[in-house]
Amino acid sequence: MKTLRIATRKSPLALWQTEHVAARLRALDPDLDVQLIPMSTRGDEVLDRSLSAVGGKGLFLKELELAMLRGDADCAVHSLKDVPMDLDGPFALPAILERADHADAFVSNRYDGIATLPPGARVGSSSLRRQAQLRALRPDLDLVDLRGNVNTRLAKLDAGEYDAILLACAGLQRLGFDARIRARLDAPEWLPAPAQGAIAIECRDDDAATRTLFAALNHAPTRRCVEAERAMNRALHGSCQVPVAAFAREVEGGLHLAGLVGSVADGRAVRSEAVGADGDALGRQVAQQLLDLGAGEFIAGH
Ligand SMILES: NCc1[nH]cc(CCC(=O)O)c1CC(=O)O
Repeated sequence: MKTLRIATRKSPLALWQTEHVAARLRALDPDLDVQLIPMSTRGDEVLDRSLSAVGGKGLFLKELELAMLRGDADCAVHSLKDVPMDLDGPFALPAILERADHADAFVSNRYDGIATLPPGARVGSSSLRRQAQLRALRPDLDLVDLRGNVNTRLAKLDAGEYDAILLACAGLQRLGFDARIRARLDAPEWLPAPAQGAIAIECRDDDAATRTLFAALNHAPTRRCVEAERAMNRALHGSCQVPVAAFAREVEGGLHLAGLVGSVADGRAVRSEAVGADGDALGRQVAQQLLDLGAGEFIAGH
């Protein structure tokens, strides 16, 4: 019997996503022995500082990548939005699963949306992208950093620390918290993180057997869309430090991509969009349009 060892973070959402991938693999090949290797990453351990202050995205991957290099794991499962635009090392993404709900969620025990929050309401979010878009809509709100996994954040809301919090719909739905979504924050008014809602498999570049195994789980339309979003982010030198949002969908003639770069400091934001056949070129085009509209000022400020 062939064994496949999947490295995963230990948060409930990460474990759900990895179990989901394991179940899909077992359905493809009932003889495959799929094992989970739960690991802790620096992104999970450092909870007292904001992610952008600790050093950004690669934090959730490093320990899992080291396990693959040591030969202790064959692959890792990630939320693609937490994966850096350029992988740091000899790794590949052999599969990107069909995207779940891409939208953000407004979660509150008292209010039904951003518009009905009282002046000065306290809103928790760890993401500069969410903070910037909130700032643009409601300059009066008190935006507070909120770290921790999805369950922890909901518990902090319920303890009364916030009037509302913003999370990804996909994470809430996967963990069975659909009922907590008071409003979906969606395009074109509100844009998600590049690749939000998509799960990616990572493995060693030279591991042909694992790459072949996962080819069947790849969802080509999702990959095309998230490649456009990530190409835009890459062209903007995107990182946790700058609020960048992007959403692509398939349309007649290829893909439609909408992008946003914001400023948390003063609520300014620039938006742009385009349609194109090639995701990579489209991403670079929308990035250039954003820069032409002045996005560089927000990016250079960091
Ligand atoms: N940064 C944490 C993270 N990474 C992926 C998701 C949600 C699931 C997804 O985007 O597929 C979340 C939680 C959140 O933003 O609320």
